[in-house]
Amino acid sequence: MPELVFFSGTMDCGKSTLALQIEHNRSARGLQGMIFTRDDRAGEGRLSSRLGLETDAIEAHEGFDFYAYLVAQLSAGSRADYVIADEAQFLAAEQIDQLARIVDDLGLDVFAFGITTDFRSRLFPGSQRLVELADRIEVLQVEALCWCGARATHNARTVGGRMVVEGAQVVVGDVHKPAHGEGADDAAPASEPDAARDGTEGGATGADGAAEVGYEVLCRRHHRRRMTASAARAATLSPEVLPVDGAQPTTRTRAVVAAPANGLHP
Ligand SMILES: Nc1ncnc2c1ncn2[C@@H]1O[C@H](COP(=O)(O)OP(=O)(O)O)[C@@H](O)[C@H]1O
Ligand SMILES: Cc1cn([C@H]2C[C@H](O)[C@@H](COP(=O)(O)O)O2)c(=O)[nH]c1=O
Repeated sequence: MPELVFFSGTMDCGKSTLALQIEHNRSARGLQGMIFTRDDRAGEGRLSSRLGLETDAIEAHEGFDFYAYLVAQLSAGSRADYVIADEAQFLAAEQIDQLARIVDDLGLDVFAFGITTDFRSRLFPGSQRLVELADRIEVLQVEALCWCGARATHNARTVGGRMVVEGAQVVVGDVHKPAHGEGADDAAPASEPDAARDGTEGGATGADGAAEVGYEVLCRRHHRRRMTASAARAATLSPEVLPVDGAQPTTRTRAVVAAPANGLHP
């Protein structure tokens, strides 16, 4: 039975790599896929993985009709044995309905890949519809990790190095690239930095002086506390701890202040 499968996870957990592997294995057996994406970091009409692999893809713009496109292609004599849709979180709900119709009416497997929630922990419309319609939801096996070592389940957005919780839902960008094992505040420039600048208080800036937008994957605990790797490091090192009867903070009081209220986990 053909299926609509939603491969979901955080940013940087290997979704695009898996999409490329599925494409590779099937095309190696003579099958023909139709590959779609939207707003990949590598540019229009590309599906790219951080492992360095890339392939051509059909850019599914706003208003693009997947079902009509497949029907037109098949009617014109093109072959399609399966469909891959990367960055599916960016698709509209009706486009996900079209993907489901491709499964039901054209009998093709559809493999959709996308992050489930945005930087505010809210479902993207495309992901919400996939959760509603998919025959199967697969969570990627390779765990993306929070800086604390726990499984990363949430995506944080940073502007100028600081985590923000307001701004446009869609801002194409990348996760931080820590240098030499240290969390770096600077991130790859995003394509619409103005849209997400709300809430910035300074920090890393790009060549044009604009605050740079980046992403970092976190566990829920640290997403809730807005504690990115650099914020955690700053809290641990900061001499600006709560004053205790005007006394200078000791190493011990610093450590206590850096710990969370429940004292269990940094
Ligand atoms: N230099 C590297 N060596 C090994 N694995 C890497 C390297 N760089 C990235 N990866 C792997 O690639 C994954 C990101 O793959 P990608 O398909 O781009 O993710 P996604 O599409 O989910 O954002 C990382 O979680 C990591 O497992
Ligand atoms: C959390 C979040 C992410 N995005 C963007 C950033 C990237 O361009 C993609 C995710 O790509 P990946 O291959 O899964 O790393 O989504 C966004 O626009 N808004 C967000 O809230």
